[in-house]
Amino acid sequence: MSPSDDSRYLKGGPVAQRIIAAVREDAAIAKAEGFPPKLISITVGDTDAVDVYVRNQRAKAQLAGIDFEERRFPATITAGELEAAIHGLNADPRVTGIIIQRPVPAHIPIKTLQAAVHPLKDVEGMHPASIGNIVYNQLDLAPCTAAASVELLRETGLDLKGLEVVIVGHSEIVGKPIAFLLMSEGATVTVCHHMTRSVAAHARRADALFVAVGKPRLIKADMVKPGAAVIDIGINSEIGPDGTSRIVGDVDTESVREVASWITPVPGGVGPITVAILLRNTMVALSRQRALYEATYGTAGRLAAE
Ligand SMILES: NC(=O)C1=CN([C@@H]2O[C@H](COP(=O)(O)OP(=O)(O)OC[C@H]3O[C@@H](n4cnc5c(N)ncnc54)[C@H](OP(=O)(O)O)[C@@H]3O)[C@@H](O)[C@H]2O)C=CC1
Ligand SMILES: Nc1nc(=O)c2c([nH]1)NC[C@@H]1CN(c3ccc(C(=O)N[C@@H](CCC(=O)O)C(=O)O)cc3)C=[N+]21
Repeated sequence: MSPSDDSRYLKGGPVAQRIIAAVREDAAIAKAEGFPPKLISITVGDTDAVDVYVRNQRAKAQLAGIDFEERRFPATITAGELEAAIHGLNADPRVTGIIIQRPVPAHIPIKTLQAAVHPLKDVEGMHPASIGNIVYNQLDLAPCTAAASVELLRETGLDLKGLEVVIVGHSEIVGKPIAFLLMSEGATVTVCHHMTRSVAAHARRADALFVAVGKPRLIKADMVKPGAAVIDIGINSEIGPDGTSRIVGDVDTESVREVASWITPVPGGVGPITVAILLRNTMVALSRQRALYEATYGTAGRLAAE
Protein backbone atom coordinates (compact mmCIF):
# COMPACT_ATOMS: atom_id res chain seq x y z
CA MET A 1 0.00 0.00 0.00
CA SER A 2 1.38 3.45 -0.82
CA PRO A 3 1.55 6.38 1.64
CA SER A 4 -1.25 8.12 -0.26
CA ASP A 5 -3.94 5.57 0.55
CA ASP A 6 -3.05 4.33 4.03
CA SER A 7 -4.52 6.21 7.00
CA ARG A 8 -1.67 5.02 9.21
CA TYR A 9 0.59 7.51 7.43
CA LEU A 10 0.68 10.92 9.10
CA LYS A 11 1.28 13.17 6.15
CA GLY A 12 2.99 16.52 6.50
CA GLY A 13 1.87 18.05 3.20
CA PRO A 14 -1.64 19.17 4.22
CA VAL A 15 -0.42 20.61 7.54
CA ALA A 16 2.39 22.46 5.74
CA GLN A 17 -0.03 23.85 3.17
CA ARG A 18 -2.26 25.23 5.89
CA ILE A 19 0.65 26.96 7.58
CA ILE A 20 2.02 28.36 4.31
CA ALA A 21 -1.40 29.73 3.30
CA ALA A 22 -1.56 31.68 6.57
CA VAL A 23 2.03 32.92 6.15
CA ARG A 24 1.24 34.05 2.63
CA GLU A 25 -1.60 36.24 3.87
CA ASP A 26 0.55 37.75 6.63
CA ALA A 27 3.46 38.33 4.27
CA ALA A 28 1.24 40.14 1.74
CA ILE A 29 -0.09 42.47 4.44
CA ALA A 30 3.38 43.13 5.87
CA LYS A 31 4.69 43.91 2.39
CA ALA A 32 1.83 46.30 1.67
CA GLU A 33 2.59 48.03 4.97
CA GLY A 34 6.23 48.56 4.03
CA PHE A 35 7.82 45.62 5.88
CA PRO A 36 8.67 42.97 3.25
CA PRO A 37 9.89 39.76 4.95
CA LYS A 38 13.28 38.44 3.89
CA LEU A 39 15.00 35.23 4.97
CA ILE A 40 18.74 34.56 4.58
CA SER A 41 20.14 31.04 4.65
CA ILE A 42 23.80 30.50 5.50
CA THR A 43 25.38 27.25 4.30
CA VAL A 44 28.99 26.30 5.02
CA GLY A 45 30.40 23.41 2.98
CA ASP A 46 28.28 20.65 1.47
CA THR A 47 25.73 18.27 3.07
CA ASP A 48 22.97 16.32 1.30
CA ALA A 49 20.29 16.91 3.96
CA VAL A 50 21.05 20.64 3.89
CA ASP A 51 20.72 20.76 0.09
CA VAL A 52 17.25 19.20 0.28
CA TYR A 53 16.23 21.63 3.03
CA VAL A 54 17.51 24.76 1.26
CA ARG A 55 15.91 23.74 -2.03
CA ASN A 56 12.55 23.47 -0.29
CA GLN A 57 13.06 26.68 1.67
CA ARG A 58 13.58 28.55 -1.57
CA ALA A 59 10.52 27.00 -3.25
CA LYS A 60 8.15 27.50 -0.32
CA ALA A 61 9.40 31.01 0.51
CA GLN A 62 8.58 31.98 -3.06
CA LEU A 63 5.13 30.46 -2.68
CA ALA A 64 4.56 32.36 0.56
CA GLY A 65 5.83 35.68 -0.77
CA ILE A 66 8.95 35.80 1.42
CA ASP A 67 12.21 36.94 -0.19
CA PHE A 68 14.83 34.23 0.12
CA GLU A 69 18.56 34.47 -0.36
CA GLU A 70 21.15 31.73 0.06
CA ARG A 71 24.68 32.68 1.14
CA ARG A 72 27.01 29.78 0.51
CA PHE A 73 30.49 29.75 2.04
CA PRO A 74 33.37 27.33 1.39
CA ALA A 75 34.23 24.81 4.12
CA THR A 76 37.61 26.57 4.49
CA ILE A 77 36.12 29.84 5.77
CA THR A 78 37.11 30.91 9.30
CA ALA A 79 34.71 31.38 12.20
CA GLY A 80 35.69 35.07 12.36
CA GLU A 81 34.78 35.65 8.73
CA LEU A 82 31.41 33.98 9.26
CA GLU A 83 30.70 36.01 12.37
CA ALA A 84 31.50 39.19 10.45
CA ALA A 85 29.04 38.15 7.72
CA ILE A 86 26.36 37.48 10.35
CA HIS A 87 26.96 40.87 12.00
CA GLY A 88 26.49 42.49 8.59
CA LEU A 89 23.12 40.75 8.22
CA ASN A 90 22.11 41.73 11.78
CA ALA A 91 22.73 45.37 10.88
CA ASP A 92 20.85 45.23 7.57
CA PRO A 93 17.26 46.42 8.14
CA ARG A 94 16.05 44.61 5.00
CA VAL A 95 16.92 41.21 6.53
CA THR A 96 14.18 39.73 8.71
CA GLY A 97 15.61 36.32 9.55
CA ILE A 98 18.86 34.37 9.45
CA ILE A 99 19.15 30.57 9.50
CA ILE A 100 22.51 28.83 9.82
CA GLN A 101 22.28 25.39 8.25
CA ARG A 102 23.76 22.60 10.35
CA PRO A 103 26.16 20.90 10.37
CA VAL A 104 29.02 23.33 9.84
CA PRO A 105 32.63 22.08 9.43
CA ALA A 106 34.29 20.87 12.64
CA HIS A 107 36.67 23.85 12.93
CA ILE A 108 33.75 26.26 13.31
CA PRO A 109 32.07 26.43 16.73
CA ILE A 110 28.36 26.30 15.90
CA LYS A 111 27.35 27.78 19.25
CA THR A 112 29.38 30.93 18.59
CA LEU A 113 27.63 31.36 15.25
CA GLN A 114 24.19 30.83 16.72
CA ALA A 115 24.95 33.35 19.43
CA ALA A 116 26.10 35.86 16.78
CA VAL A 117 22.63 35.99 15.19
CA HIS A 118 20.63 38.83 16.74
CA PRO A 119 17.83 37.27 18.85
CA LEU A 120 15.23 39.32 16.93
CA LYS A 121 16.43 37.72 13.66
CA ASP A 122 16.83 34.23 15.10
CA VAL A 123 14.12 32.42 13.11
CA GLU A 124 15.16 28.98 14.40
CA GLY A 125 15.10 29.92 18.05
CA MET A 126 18.66 28.62 18.49
CA HIS A 127 20.28 31.66 20.14
CA PRO A 128 20.90 30.77 23.82
CA ALA A 129 18.46 33.55 24.77
CA SER A 130 15.80 32.19 22.41
CA ILE A 131 16.08 28.53 23.29
CA GLY A 132 15.67 29.49 26.96
CA ASN A 133 12.15 30.65 26.15
CA ILE A 134 10.89 27.13 25.61
CA VAL A 135 12.04 26.22 29.12
CA TYR A 136 9.67 28.98 30.27
CA ASN A 137 6.81 27.59 28.13
CA GLN A 138 6.96 30.49 25.64
CA LEU A 139 6.41 28.44 22.54
CA ASP A 140 5.56 30.86 19.73
CA LEU A 141 9.03 30.64 18.16
CA ALA A 142 10.49 27.18 18.70
CA PRO A 143 13.17 25.32 16.67
CA CYS A 144 11.40 24.42 13.42
CA THR A 145 11.85 20.64 13.30
CA ALA A 146 10.91 20.18 16.93
CA ALA A 147 7.75 22.25 16.44
CA ALA A 148 6.97 20.37 13.19
CA SER A 149 7.29 16.98 14.89
CA VAL A 150 4.94 17.98 17.70
CA GLU A 151 2.49 19.41 15.15
CA LEU A 152 2.37 16.01 13.41
CA LEU A 153 1.78 14.19 16.68
CA ARG A 154 -1.20 16.50 17.28
CA GLU A 155 -2.68 15.24 14.00
CA THR A 156 -3.24 11.85 15.66
CA GLY A 157 -5.74 13.44 18.06
CA LEU A 158 -3.97 11.73 20.98
CA ASP A 159 -4.24 13.57 24.29
CA LEU A 160 -0.72 14.80 25.05
CA LYS A 161 -1.39 15.11 28.78
CA GLY A 162 0.27 12.20 30.52
CA LEU A 163 1.21 10.58 27.20
CA GLU A 164 4.25 8.27 27.42
CA VAL A 165 6.69 9.77 24.93
CA VAL A 166 10.16 8.47 24.08
CA ILE A 167 12.59 10.55 22.04
CA VAL A 168 15.61 8.87 20.45
CA GLY A 169 18.35 11.48 19.83
CA HIS A 170 19.08 14.48 22.06
CA SER A 171 20.60 17.09 19.75
CA GLU A 172 20.15 20.75 20.65
CA ILE A 173 18.19 21.41 17.50
CA VAL A 174 15.80 18.43 17.48
CA GLY A 175 15.68 15.98 20.41
CA LYS A 176 16.09 18.39 23.34
CA PRO A 177 13.60 21.02 22.14
CA ILE A 178 11.03 18.28 21.38
CA ALA A 179 11.41 17.14 25.00
CA PHE A 180 10.74 20.68 26.29
CA LEU A 181 7.79 21.27 23.97
CA LEU A 182 6.16 18.01 25.05
CA MET A 183 6.82 18.61 28.73
CA SER A 184 4.98 21.92 28.29
CA GLU A 185 2.05 19.94 26.92
CA GLY A 186 2.01 17.66 29.95
CA ALA A 187 3.55 14.54 28.36
CA THR A 188 5.82 12.18 30.31
CA VAL A 189 9.09 12.33 28.43
CA THR A 190 12.06 9.94 28.22
CA VAL A 191 15.09 10.93 26.14
CA CYS A 192 17.49 8.31 24.73
CA HIS A 193 20.89 8.82 23.14
CA HIS A 194 23.99 6.87 22.22
CA MET A 195 24.82 6.05 25.85
CA THR A 196 21.34 4.72 26.64
CA ARG A 197 21.74 1.06 27.70
CA SER A 198 18.74 -0.28 25.82
CA VAL A 199 17.02 2.08 23.42
CA ALA A 200 14.69 -0.79 22.49
CA ALA A 201 13.49 -1.31 26.09
CA HIS A 202 12.55 2.39 26.35
CA ALA A 203 11.13 2.65 22.84
CA ARG A 204 8.80 -0.31 23.41
CA ARG A 205 7.08 1.57 26.26
CA ALA A 206 6.25 4.60 24.14
CA ASP A 207 2.77 5.65 23.05
CA ALA A 208 4.56 8.21 20.88
CA LEU A 209 8.09 7.55 19.63
CA PHE A 210 10.18 10.37 18.09
CA VAL A 211 13.36 9.41 16.26
CA ALA A 212 16.06 11.94 15.28
CA VAL A 213 19.40 10.17 14.97
CA GLY A 214 20.48 10.11 11.33
CA LYS A 215 20.72 6.28 10.91
CA PRO A 216 18.54 4.56 8.32
CA ARG A 217 16.35 1.71 9.68
CA LEU A 218 17.60 2.16 13.28
CA ILE A 219 14.06 1.57 14.60
CA LYS A 220 12.61 -1.86 13.77
CA ALA A 221 9.17 -3.32 14.38
CA ASP A 222 10.22 -5.13 17.58
CA MET A 223 11.16 -1.77 19.15
CA VAL A 224 7.66 -0.32 18.76
CA LYS A 225 4.61 -0.77 21.00
CA PRO A 226 1.55 -1.96 19.08
CA GLY A 227 -0.73 1.01 18.44
CA ALA A 228 1.97 3.65 18.98
CA ALA A 229 2.53 6.82 16.93
CA VAL A 230 5.99 6.91 15.33
CA ILE A 231 7.41 10.26 14.25
CA ASP A 232 10.42 9.72 11.97
CA ILE A 233 12.57 12.84 11.75
CA GLY A 234 15.66 11.38 10.04
CA ILE A 235 16.63 12.67 6.61
CA ASN A 236 19.26 10.34 5.15
CA SER A 237 20.40 10.10 1.54
CA GLU A 238 20.74 6.57 0.23
CA ILE A 239 21.36 4.94 -3.10
CA GLY A 240 18.23 2.90 -3.85
CA PRO A 241 18.03 -0.50 -5.58
CA ASP A 242 17.60 1.26 -8.93
CA GLY A 243 20.91 3.11 -8.46
CA THR A 244 19.39 6.55 -7.91
CA SER A 245 19.70 8.65 -4.77
CA ARG A 246 16.67 8.79 -2.45
CA ILE A 247 15.75 10.06 1.02
CA VAL A 248 14.97 7.67 3.87
CA GLY A 249 14.27 8.30 7.56
CA ASP A 250 15.57 6.56 10.70
CA VAL A 251 12.67 4.10 10.93
CA ASP A 252 12.25 0.82 9.06
CA THR A 253 8.88 2.01 7.79
CA GLU A 254 7.91 -1.18 5.96
CA SER A 255 7.99 -3.35 9.09
CA VAL A 256 7.06 -0.69 11.68
CA ARG A 257 3.85 0.31 9.93
CA GLU A 258 2.50 -3.20 10.60
CA VAL A 259 2.79 -2.53 14.35
CA ALA A 260 2.22 1.21 14.75
CA SER A 261 -1.15 2.95 14.48
CA TRP A 262 0.44 6.04 12.95
CA ILE A 263 3.76 6.58 11.20
CA THR A 264 5.25 9.56 9.38
CA PRO A 265 6.51 8.86 5.85
CA VAL A 266 9.94 10.09 4.71
CA PRO A 267 9.77 12.03 2.46
CA GLY A 268 6.40 13.67 3.00
CA GLY A 269 6.21 13.71 6.81
CA VAL A 270 8.03 16.07 9.17
CA GLY A 271 10.18 17.70 6.44
CA PRO A 272 7.53 19.80 4.67
CA ILE A 273 6.18 21.08 8.02
CA THR A 274 9.70 22.06 9.13
CA VAL A 275 9.98 24.32 6.08
CA ALA A 276 6.53 25.82 6.70
CA ILE A 277 7.36 26.56 10.35
CA LEU A 278 10.61 28.25 9.35
CA LEU A 279 8.54 30.63 7.22
CA ARG A 280 6.01 31.13 10.02
CA ASN A 281 8.88 31.89 12.43
CA THR A 282 10.14 34.48 9.94
CA MET A 283 6.78 36.24 10.24
CA VAL A 284 6.93 36.00 14.06
CA ALA A 285 10.39 37.60 13.94
CA LEU A 286 9.10 40.31 11.62
CA SER A 287 6.23 41.18 13.93
CA ARG A 288 8.63 41.43 16.90
CA GLN A 289 10.91 43.71 14.87
CA ARG A 290 7.93 45.83 13.84
CA ALA A 291 6.77 46.14 17.41
CA LEU A 292 10.22 47.41 18.41
CA TYR A 293 10.44 49.69 15.38
CA GLU A 294 7.06 51.22 16.06
CA ALA A 295 7.80 51.63 19.75
CA THR A 296 10.97 53.51 18.78
CA TYR A 297 9.90 55.55 15.75
CA GLY A 298 6.10 55.48 15.88
CA THR A 299 4.01 54.07 13.04
CA ALA A 300 4.86 56.84 10.55
CA GLY A 301 8.26 55.50 9.41
CA ARG A 302 8.19 52.63 6.91
CA LEU A 303 11.08 50.66 5.48
CA ALA A 304 9.73 50.98 1.95
CA ALA A 305 9.83 54.75 2.25
CA GLU A 306 13.56 54.75 3.12
N1 LIG B 1 13.06 16.43 9.06
C1 LIG B 1 13.66 17.53 9.44
O1 LIG B 1 13.09 18.61 9.37
C2 LIG B 1 15.03 17.46 10.01
C3 LIG B 1 15.71 16.29 9.95
N2 LIG B 1 16.92 16.18 10.53
C4 LIG B 1 17.52 14.86 10.43
O2 LIG B 1 17.38 14.24 11.71
C5 LIG B 1 18.50 13.41 11.99
C6 LIG B 1 19.13 13.87 13.28
O3 LIG B 1 19.56 15.20 13.14
P1 LIG B 1 20.31 15.98 14.31
O4 LIG B 1 19.53 15.91 15.55
O5 LIG B 1 20.67 17.30 13.76
O6 LIG B 1 21.61 15.04 14.42
P2 LIG B 1 22.82 14.97 15.45
O7 LIG B 1 23.85 14.15 14.78
O8 LIG B 1 23.13 16.32 15.98
O9 LIG B 1 22.20 14.14 16.66
C7 LIG B 1 21.95 12.77 16.59
C8 LIG B 1 21.54 12.27 17.94
O10 LIG B 1 21.36 10.87 17.90
C9 LIG B 1 22.02 10.25 19.00
N3 LIG B 1 22.45 8.91 18.62
C10 LIG B 1 23.45 8.53 17.80
N4 LIG B 1 23.47 7.20 17.63
C11 LIG B 1 22.48 6.71 18.40
C12 LIG B 1 21.99 5.42 18.67
N5 LIG B 1 22.54 4.34 18.09
N6 LIG B 1 20.96 5.28 19.51
C13 LIG B 1 20.39 6.36 20.07
N7 LIG B 1 20.79 7.61 19.85
C14 LIG B 1 21.83 7.79 19.03
C15 LIG B 1 23.17 11.16 19.30
O11 LIG B 1 23.54 10.98 20.64
P3 LIG B 1 24.95 11.52 21.21
O12 LIG B 1 24.96 13.02 21.03
O13 LIG B 1 24.90 11.10 22.64
O14 LIG B 1 25.98 10.86 20.36
C16 LIG B 1 22.55 12.53 19.04
O15 LIG B 1 21.87 13.00 20.18
C17 LIG B 1 19.38 13.53 10.73
O16 LIG B 1 19.02 12.50 9.84
C18 LIG B 1 18.99 14.88 10.14
O17 LIG B 1 19.24 14.97 8.76
C19 LIG B 1 17.50 17.19 11.22
C20 LIG B 1 16.89 18.40 11.31
C21 LIG B 1 15.63 18.64 10.66
N1 LIG C 1 19.92 24.76 11.23
C1 LIG C 1 19.34 23.70 10.68
N2 LIG C 1 18.03 23.48 10.91
C2 LIG C 1 17.41 22.41 10.35
O1 LIG C 1 16.19 22.21 10.56
C3 LIG C 1 18.16 21.54 9.50
C4 LIG C 1 19.51 21.83 9.30
N3 LIG C 1 20.08 22.89 9.92
N4 LIG C 1 20.28 21.05 8.51
C5 LIG C 1 19.70 19.99 7.74
C6 LIG C 1 18.51 19.38 8.40
C7 LIG C 1 17.64 18.62 7.46
N5 LIG C 1 16.40 19.37 7.39
C8 LIG C 1 15.37 19.15 6.48
C9 LIG C 1 14.18 19.83 6.56
C10 LIG C 1 13.18 19.63 5.63
C11 LIG C 1 13.38 18.75 4.60
C12 LIG C 1 12.31 18.55 3.60
O2 LIG C 1 11.68 19.49 3.15
N6 LIG C 1 12.03 17.31 3.21
C13 LIG C 1 10.95 17.01 2.30
C14 LIG C 1 11.41 17.02 0.90
C15 LIG C 1 11.95 15.84 0.22
C16 LIG C 1 12.47 16.15 -1.16
O3 LIG C 1 12.33 17.29 -1.66
O4 LIG C 1 13.02 15.22 -1.72
C17 LIG C 1 10.30 15.71 2.78
O5 LIG C 1 10.85 15.11 3.74
O6 LIG C 1 9.27 15.39 2.26
C18 LIG C 1 14.55 18.04 4.50
C19 LIG C 1 15.56 18.25 5.43
C20 LIG C 1 16.46 20.41 8.22
N7 LIG C 1 17.62 20.47 8.85
